[in-house]
Amino acid sequence: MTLTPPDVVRSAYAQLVVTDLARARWFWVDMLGFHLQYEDDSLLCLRGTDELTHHSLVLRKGGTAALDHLSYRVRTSEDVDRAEAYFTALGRPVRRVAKGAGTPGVGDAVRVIDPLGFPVEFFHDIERAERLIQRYDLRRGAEIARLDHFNICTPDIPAAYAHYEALGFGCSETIEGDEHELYAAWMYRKQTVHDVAFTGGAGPRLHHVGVATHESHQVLRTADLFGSLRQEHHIERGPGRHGVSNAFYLYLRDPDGHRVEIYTSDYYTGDPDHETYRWNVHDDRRRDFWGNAVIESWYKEASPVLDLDGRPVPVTESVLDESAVQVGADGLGIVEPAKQGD
Ligand SMILES: O=S(=O)(O)c1ccc(O)c(O)c1
Ligand SMILES: [Ca+2]
Ligand SMILES: [Fe+2]
Repeated sequence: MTLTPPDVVRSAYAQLVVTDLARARWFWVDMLGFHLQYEDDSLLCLRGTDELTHHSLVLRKGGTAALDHLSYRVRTSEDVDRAEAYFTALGRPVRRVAKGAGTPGVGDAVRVIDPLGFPVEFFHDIERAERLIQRYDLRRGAEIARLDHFNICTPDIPAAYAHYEALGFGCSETIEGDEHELYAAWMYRKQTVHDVAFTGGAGPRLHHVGVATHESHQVLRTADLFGSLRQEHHIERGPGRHGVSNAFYLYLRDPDGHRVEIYTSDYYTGDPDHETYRWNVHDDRRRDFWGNAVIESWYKEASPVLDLDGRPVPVTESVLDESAVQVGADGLGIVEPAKQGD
């Protein structure tokens, strides 16, 4: 019996657990410029200047910083049922979350632990929000426009690729070894470079949430804002130009260590015959087009994830380690990576 996957429209929101809601509010609202759509003493629902639905980021107060769940919007409410049937047939943990019982603003949803171990929600109905696209008077800080993508750490990149390919995601770019072993992949449903990408490493862990600005000067201004306020320790990597995606980027760590990428100017991928662009792991322009090194914490550190009952999901160590490949720009380690299956 062929399983019909849900029709995923886009990566829609990430729900993060933060230990200090006030500090998180400062980082994500005051500094990054997310708009507050909903707030109570344990939860903030945030959205970017362009976003017309209730939120694209949810911060929930809790004891340990973690990813509560990733969430994809599906095309119809029938696709929520399809998601439930699809992951049930895969033998995965599945839980229906009725409107009002889950995240504020979100309608009937299903939450699963996917084959990679990640807590993932699929929903269709979500409250619409006031159009702020041209309220320039309300813009602040980095002036974040919208959520762009999730990047997840997983030990088996080919398995991640196969799972998302089965969900109908296209592949825009990869990083591959000389024998075409897969180190990283960028996959999409919306017509840009990615909704989700995979970084090799112990997982399941959340590597980062990618949020988009309209202009590269807003990426630069973000770095200047943190520098001006003596908060430069939140800057982890960049500003720079990516090889993969061609986007201009800056990586920050929030007060709990959650990584966020400020990202702009990637490209269109919507034609049916769009071809995957493949980078070699020895090309030191792949992650920074100007050949700047990738700081080791970027490869090694990430946020733990929770199961459907809020317990941390144990991680499995990685099969391949890109940072162990001797690449001029990275300069991390000189040991050749263990070949897959060693
Ligand atoms: O560093 S990479 O050029 O591989 C890269 C490309 C796009 C992204 O969104 C990212 O986080 C990292
Ligand atoms: Ca720094
Ligand atoms: Fe990214």
